Amino acid sequence: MISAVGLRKSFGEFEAVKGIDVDVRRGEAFGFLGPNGAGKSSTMRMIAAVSPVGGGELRILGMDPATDGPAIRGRLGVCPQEDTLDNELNVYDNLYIYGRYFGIDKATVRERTDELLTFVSLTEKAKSKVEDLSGGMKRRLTIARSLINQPDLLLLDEPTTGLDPQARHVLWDQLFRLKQAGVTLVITTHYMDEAEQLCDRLVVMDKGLIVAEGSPRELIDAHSTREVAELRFGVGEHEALAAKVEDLGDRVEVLPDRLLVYSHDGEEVIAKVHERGLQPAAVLVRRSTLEDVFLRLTGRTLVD
Ligand SMILES: Nc1ncnc2c1ncn2[C@@H]1O[C@H](COP(=O)(O)OP(=O)(O)OP(=O)(O)O)[C@@H](O)[C@H]1O
Repeated sequence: MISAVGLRKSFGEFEAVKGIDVDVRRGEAFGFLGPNGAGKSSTMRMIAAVSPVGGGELRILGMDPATDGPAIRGRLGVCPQEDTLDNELNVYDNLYIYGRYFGIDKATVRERTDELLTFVSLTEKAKSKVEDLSGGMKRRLTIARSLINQPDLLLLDEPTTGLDPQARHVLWDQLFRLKQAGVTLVITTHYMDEAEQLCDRLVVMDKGLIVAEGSPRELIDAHSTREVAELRFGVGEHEALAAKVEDLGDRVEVLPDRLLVYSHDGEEVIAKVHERGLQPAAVLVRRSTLEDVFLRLTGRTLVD
């Protein structure tokens, strides 16, 4: 569906994307995970054929965005980071008029609009103004709109940023159903839980480069341990205490508000911490996540 080799993008002197290789297969949910400024949106805009390729090679659905932009855009669905809904129009017309803009005949657009409103559970809001919708409803309407041309490939730039947890889960459920229906999804996100929930495969991006690639499970297995013990001591104590626990696991990370001890058995780490007479204010044992992978690879957290 997408093949990129040595893909680059610069803005003046600044290199936002520094030569990345990406291969997205039909039917998968593929993620670009990385913090703000990693180059995810710049990559996505090149894939959407709305921003010229700065260097390297890019093929979308077998086509070249430099020469086949309109054909590519006609077969993609794009859900941009910012909602670009028309506030002057009601919910129904946002879909209907967008469909007509694609040149789809009236009867077909009406049929698809009804289907999509059902799919995103907005049928009862058909006559409502866009400005009266909640953030989650607006996102769902944006996704519905991006599906009006029945795309094979749907690009979603930070689909759940700014939504509350419940609205995020509703959206994940809908994206999951789209994937089951055979739509290839490409998602950028800085939420590691979103990447873990939705993506079959992903690349971890940082400062314009891909630093790791694989399924969430593969990435965690390759770059982290099974469990993590989180130890919270007093403010400013973590750096000094790291030396006292570093032999308890495979490695220790020092964050401003906690120590992370990586091992196969977090409870055992906690027991030994107490045996040593150390008294953390709070402890937590959890499974490793993609956040740990990112921390391992870059020394920083995903959301600063
Ligand atoms: N049109 C532009 N002109 C100049 N610099 C830009 C432009 N677009 C992006 N950049 C810069 O390129 C870098 C990568 O931005 P990009 O939006 O691709 O990152 P991102 O990973 O998608 O992060 P975000 O989640 O904040 O969008 C950033 O430092 C950004 O400031």
